[in-house]
Amino acid sequence: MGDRRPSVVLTGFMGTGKTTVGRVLAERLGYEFVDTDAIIVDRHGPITEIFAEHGENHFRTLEREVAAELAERDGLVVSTGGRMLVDPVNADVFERHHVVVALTATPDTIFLRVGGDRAAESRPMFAGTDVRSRIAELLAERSAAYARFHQVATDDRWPNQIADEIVALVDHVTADDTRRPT
Ligand SMILES: Nc1ncnc2c1ncn2[C@@H]1O[C@H](COP(=O)(O)OP(=O)(O)O)[C@@H](O)[C@H]1O
Ligand SMILES: O=C(O)C1=C[C@@H](OP(=O)(O)O)[C@@H](O)[C@H](O)C1
Ligand SMILES: [Mg+2]
Repeated sequence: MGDRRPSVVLTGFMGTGKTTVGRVLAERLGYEFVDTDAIIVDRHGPITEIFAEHGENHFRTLEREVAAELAERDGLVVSTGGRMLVDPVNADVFERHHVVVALTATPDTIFLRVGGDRAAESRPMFAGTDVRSRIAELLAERSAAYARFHQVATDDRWPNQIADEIVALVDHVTADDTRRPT
């Protein structure tokens, strides 16, 4: 990858810690931190309102716009929303020039980290559902999509330990790339 500083893009299910770990990782690497949900909220208002007023598909369109825009830039740590890279268009756009890492966690950890049963009121993907069943259902739908990326487990580990593992992984992956003939 020469003198480029490919961005590091974090994906994974809600509650795997993308936003939390992304901040620590950006600090470690000296990269700018961006969170795709925060960008969408800045531009278009709260995610719950986007879902309520315009529907999920509209939110997914906004995600595609942000993915295309951020993929043009290097030297970022990009924490994505949990479904952004399940969309193969977004996955391709980032994988072309950047390193994508999927954070993983067990359903029990995810349940606790999304706020337990209260997620049915606070998060649009859980609105009015049984949160544990919905986590199982969405994981079943999405796991194959996350599996295409490098995986880092987050259960029972602090964000700084997870960030350290990602730094080592990124070093390894980018070193491999510079050895590859162009
Ligand atoms: N490694 C971790 N250990 C303990 N709690 C964590 C960890 N990573 C994230 N959390 C907590 O879980 C919740 C969801 O984290 P967040 O970073 O918003 O996840 P995501 O962006 O993947 O949805 C937050 O309350 C956060 O403090
Ligand atoms: O997985 C999803 O469908 C979503 C995950 C959220 O981001 P986090 O994964 O950062 O919580 C946010 O983009 C939106 O509520 C939808
Ligand atoms: Mg997040």
